[in-house]
Amino acid sequence: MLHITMIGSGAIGVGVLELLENDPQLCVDAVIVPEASQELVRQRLAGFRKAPAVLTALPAEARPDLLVECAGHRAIEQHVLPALARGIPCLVVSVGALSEPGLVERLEAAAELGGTRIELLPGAIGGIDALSAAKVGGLESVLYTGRKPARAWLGTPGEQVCDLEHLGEATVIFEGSAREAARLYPKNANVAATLSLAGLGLDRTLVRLIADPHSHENVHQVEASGAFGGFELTLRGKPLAANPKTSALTVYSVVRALGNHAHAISI
Ligand SMILES: NC(=O)C1=CN([C@@H]2O[C@H](COP(=O)(O)OP(=O)(O)OC[C@H]3O[C@@H](n4cnc5c(N)ncnc54)[C@H](O)[C@@H]3O)[C@@H](O)[C@H]2O)C=CC1
Ligand SMILES: O=C([O-])CC(=O)C(=O)O
Repeated sequence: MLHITMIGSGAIGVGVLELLENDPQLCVDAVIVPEASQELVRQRLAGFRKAPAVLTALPAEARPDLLVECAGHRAIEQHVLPALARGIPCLVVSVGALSEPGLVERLEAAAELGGTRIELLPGAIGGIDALSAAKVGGLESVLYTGRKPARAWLGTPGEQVCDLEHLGEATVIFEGSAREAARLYPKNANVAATLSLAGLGLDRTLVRLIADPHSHENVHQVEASGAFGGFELTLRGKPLAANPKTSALTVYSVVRALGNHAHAISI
């Protein structure tokens, strides 16, 4: 039985807890959320058969087998870095946070200090295995296109490009490097950052973001070419009802990764 502590308990976290409730090999003993969310999270988890403890930080004596982050960029700084330094292996979904200059190096240093590892989860995107294998032989180009319902871009600089509430047709709201995409669209930067880290890096991975009033899905497209040949991927992700900016596949990606740590065969 693997004992897990989870950081965050929002759309992804609760989805993961629901799917793990009946897994005899995995147990989420505790969730860590900010003080201000404690009451809401306790209410959310009240219906669970084995409700995890709700904490604000990892206790000094705690030694979970795994720490899984499903919380947000600040949680990496607050919880993941110190846990790595204490030797606790961490799984991370807020991969967009790693676009911040120096954070990858700090995570590597903390993991080295603790003699442990950090695993970046594919989340809402697929094909990361192929892309990172292709990198070994040499990649020439990677283009990522992210298409979401127009309203999913509210509260982003996309608001200055077009009238998102009254959009008639699909509109490109951003074209540039993954680094620039992460700076301007930090809450939508996870897929672009994951593709960059697996492939050509933040400066050479090209990103195009589209607001589409006719779309009800988060559509992720990747075109890559290199010494291996080429691949094109279209992933039409269904949004989670609890947070339409997040694709349901992200929840399944966390459950898969945790299962791979617990089960005899990993795939
Ligand atoms: N890699 C990928 O493909 C994807 C990654 N994500 C990322 O996953 C994260 C979670 O997404 P959702 O569950 O949809 O968000 P959400 O907003 O529904 O839930 C976030 C949860 O984290 C907690 N939280 C916030 N700041 C925290 C902190 N500093 N320490 C501990 N807990 C904290 C909140 O109280 C809440 O329980 C976000 O950072 C999002 O960007 C989301 C979708 C895809
Ligand atoms: O589709 C999703 O779940 C989220 C997404 O685009 C991102 O964070 O890059």
